Amino acid sequence: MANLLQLNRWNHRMLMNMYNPNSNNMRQSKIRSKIAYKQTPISSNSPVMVLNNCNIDYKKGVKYLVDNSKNMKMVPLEFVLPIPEGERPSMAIDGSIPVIDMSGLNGPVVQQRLSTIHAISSACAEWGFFRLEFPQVTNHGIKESLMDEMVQVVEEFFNLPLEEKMKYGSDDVMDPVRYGTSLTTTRKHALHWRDFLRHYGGLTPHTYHLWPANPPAYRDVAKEYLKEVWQLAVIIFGAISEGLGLDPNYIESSLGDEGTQLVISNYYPACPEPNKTLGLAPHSDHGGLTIVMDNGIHGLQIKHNQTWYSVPSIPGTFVVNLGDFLEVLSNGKYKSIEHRAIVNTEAARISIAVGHGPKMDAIVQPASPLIKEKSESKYRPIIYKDYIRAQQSTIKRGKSALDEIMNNNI
Ligand SMILES: O=C(O)CCC(=O)C(=O)O
Ligand SMILES: [Fe+2]
Repeated sequence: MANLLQLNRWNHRMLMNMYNPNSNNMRQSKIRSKIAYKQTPISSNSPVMVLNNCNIDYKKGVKYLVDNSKNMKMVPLEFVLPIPEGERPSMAIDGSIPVIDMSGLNGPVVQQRLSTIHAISSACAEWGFFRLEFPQVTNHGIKESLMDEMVQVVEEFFNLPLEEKMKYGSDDVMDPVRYGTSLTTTRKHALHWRDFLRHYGGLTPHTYHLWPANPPAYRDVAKEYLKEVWQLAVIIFGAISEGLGLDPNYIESSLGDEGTQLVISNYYPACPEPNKTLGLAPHSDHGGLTIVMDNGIHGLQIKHNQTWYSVPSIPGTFVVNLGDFLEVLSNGKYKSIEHRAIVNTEAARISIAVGHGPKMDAIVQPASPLIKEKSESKYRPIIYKDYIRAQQSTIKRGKSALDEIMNNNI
């Protein structure tokens, strides 16, 4: 019963915030400190790859490359990735992916709520991924018009002149605001067909003043969108906590006073040879939950039982990825999902992925109520920011960073 009340309180909070434009998420209201961050510029001695047929510095991004190479018929060699024959993007299947009807969590019927929690728990254990369905569109509290506006300002950002975007260019994964291309680890690797903008949301010490100043509506729209997405994440964290047999606010509290919210907007231009490259290599996300939407062009693929599945793009809806933090917290009961982004010949795809994880100096380890003895823990404890650095700098992909902190791999 206590659990029920708690969840209803969250729902209430979400609804209050939804209808009151002046209200602030409780967490956000705690955040007052304005920390001045120093932006790390892209190092001038970082490798500059000049693409054979276009003579373009790849650091300028794939969009710039495509916009300045009319009638490109082939993918430049630097972007050709060693994709195993059986894993070519076009070979992914359209299978049935778990769908969660969120109205079950909001409703007054206890049985319906419990069966929704059970459905979320099964999806987390078997897939680490689910689509959210909202029979009455407003159920998730995020208006479709706000989702559209967010896609719009992100698109306008990527359409800005290069000099404007490069003001946010950075190679340091810890910089609070970063524009970049490919994977932009400092290691040399084949390039990916993707430009990105990523920055913290409103929960970490406030970085709002560092977000892109252009397009002019960007900051306001992103702030509103990220606030709403955080509230949705809290509801899902609550259901997941309950599904694990934990207190409903266990995961939310384990994020620390100021959990980390990170928004990654990806721009994947149309590509002449989509079977030869990828927008994003196979990876799992480092945080707890990533809530993703796109501009109606599909391109997300997930790996389940060694098979790649195409995720349909349905306007006005979200998909949810479980990240490594939750796999570790659940001591392996739930799985983070390996996923990748493919590209297509027809249209540019924009995806907006919002990750929710613990504060940077949190220790990532299994939830103590889930293990009776230390030896039952399947993962070595690690500081969240060290894990992010390790994951982002590895040239191995898939879930290799997570494998490295599994106890049996020491
Ligand atoms: O483009 C997508 O749908 C996925 C993006 C993604 O996986 C990420 O940004 O981590
Ligand atoms: Fe991802």
